[in-house]
Amino acid sequence: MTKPVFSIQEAREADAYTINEVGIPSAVLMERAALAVANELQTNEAFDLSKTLVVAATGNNGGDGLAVARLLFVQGLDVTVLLLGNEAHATVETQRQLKICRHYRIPIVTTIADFAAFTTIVDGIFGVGLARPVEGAFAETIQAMNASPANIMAIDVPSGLQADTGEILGTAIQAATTVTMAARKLGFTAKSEPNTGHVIVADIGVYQPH
Ligand SMILES: NC(=O)C1=CN([C@@H]2O[C@H](COP(=O)(O)OP(=O)(O)OC[C@H]3O[C@@H](n4cnc5c(N)ncnc54)[C@H](O)[C@@H]3O)[C@@H](O)[C@H]2O)[C@H](O)CC1
Ligand SMILES: [K+]
Repeated sequence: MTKPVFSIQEAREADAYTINEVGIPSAVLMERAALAVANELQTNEAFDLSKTLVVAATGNNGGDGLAVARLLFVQGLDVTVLLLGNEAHATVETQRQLKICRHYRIPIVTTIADFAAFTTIVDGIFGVGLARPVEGAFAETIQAMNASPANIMAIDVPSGLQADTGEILGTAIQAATTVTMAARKLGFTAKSEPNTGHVIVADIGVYQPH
C-alpha cells in the first residue's frame, strides 16, 4: 500500500524501487508523468494553450517538461522551450527528451525577451531535487514567470519550494496547478498553497516497496 504523502526520501526510494526492483524503465515513468501533465493542460479550461512556454532545467524535472512540450507540439500546439542551465550536465533521461524535441524541431531558446507573450507557462525547473536556495538566472526566470499574466502549471513541485518543509528557498513559482507524481509531498500544506495552487496527484506506476 502506498502512503498518500511522500517525503523527498520516500519519493526517491519509490522511484528507485520501481525502476530497479519492479523493472519499469525510468523513461516510461517520465513519459507517464508527462502524459499526466499534458492531459491536465489540455482538459483544464484554466489553461489557454494558444501560446505555451515550457521552462526546463537539466534534471529529470526538466526532462518531464521537455516531454510535455513534445506531447503538446505533436498535437499542433504552439510550444516554445526555454532551456536553463548547462546542457552538458543534463541527466540521461533529459538528454533523451532534448534529442526528441530536436527531432521535431521544437523551438528551444536560452533567453525569453517577454514572458507576457505566453498564455500558459509550464514549470519544469526543479522538482524533488531542489538542493539549495535558488539564485541568479534561475531566480530571475522564476520571478519573470510569476510576473507574467500566464497561468503556470508546475511539474511535481513548484520550483523553489522545498518539498519536505514547504519552505521557499530564495524564490518559488506561484502555480495555478501542480501535478505531483505518485503522492502529495510533505511540504504541500495550506501555507504553500500560493505556490502549489490546486494539487493533482498523478498515478504514474510508482509505488512504495512492499
Ligand atoms: N517521482 C517519480 O517517480 C518520478 C520523478 N520524476 C521527475 O524527476 C524529478 C527529480 O529529478 P532530479 O533529476 O532528481 O532533480 P530535479 O530535476 O528536481 O532538479 C535538480 C537538478 O537541479 C540542480 N539544482 C538543484 N537545486 C538547484 C539550485 N538551487 N540552483 C541550480 N540548480 C539546482 C541539481 O543539480 C539537479 O541537476 C522529480 O521532481 C520529477 O519531476 C521522473 O521524471 C518521473 C518519475
Ligand atoms: K517544477
